[in-house]
Amino acid sequence: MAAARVVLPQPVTFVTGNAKKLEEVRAILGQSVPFRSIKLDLPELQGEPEDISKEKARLAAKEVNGPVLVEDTCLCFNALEGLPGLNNLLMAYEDKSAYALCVFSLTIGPNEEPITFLGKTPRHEEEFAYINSRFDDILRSWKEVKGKIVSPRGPNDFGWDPIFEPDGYDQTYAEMHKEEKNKISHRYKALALVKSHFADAGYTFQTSPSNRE
Ligand SMILES: O=P(O)(O)OP(=O)(O)OP(=O)(O)OC[C@H]1O[C@@H](n2cnc3c(O)ncnc32)[C@H](O)[C@@H]1O
Ligand SMILES: [Mg+2]
Repeated sequence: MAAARVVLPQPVTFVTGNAKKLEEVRAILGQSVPFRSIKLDLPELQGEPEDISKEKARLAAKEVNGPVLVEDTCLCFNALEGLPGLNNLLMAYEDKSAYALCVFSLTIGPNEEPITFLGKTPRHEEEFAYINSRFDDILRSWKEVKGKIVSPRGPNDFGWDPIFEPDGYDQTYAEMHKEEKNKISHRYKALALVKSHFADAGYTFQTSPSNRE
């Protein structure tokens, strides 16, 4: 459903301290969502991924005093019932399956409620009901990226890319060409939701957007 047109006072600020993540978000969003980026020292939050993401967006929007986008990513291990974990710990388990998931939250201003984009499909009816009962503004229609944990292969310049081999591929994320990772990744899937939200909402900007930091 298309929302009413909203004029944003400034381009969206993507808040991250991770240069590799920023590179991918730039490549995936292209010109579809005008944004700039900054690093902010925000407190480490605890809780459910959706709660953490929303709270991060609220805190960031207060600091920036404008629209912000934040992202959190996690590599979750099925052997640990979806908990993010250390690769070494996983070695004790036979089940090396894992999934990468990405949560974005967008808030259009410091006094606005964040909208969360969850690159994850609830696993059970109960989980679905739980998420629905707590959040009425979560956009979720994509699945997380399933895969398995392997011994490291490929360049070691971005987090757990060398140890994550997505299902259906014989390369780890690190071994893939960047463009290929960006076409299938958890980040790509979650950003597809962000992009379609932007297209539907038809946001316009008061000041001319700049893509620089
Ligand atoms: O400032 P923020 O945006 O929070 O950046 P961060 O580095 O803290 O990033 P996250 O909390 O989202 O990610 C947790 C860890 O997962 C790593 N990570 C995130 N996305 C990844 C990806 O696509 N491939 C490999 N590792 C990734 C990242 O380097 C961190 O070590
Ligand atoms: Mg972080």
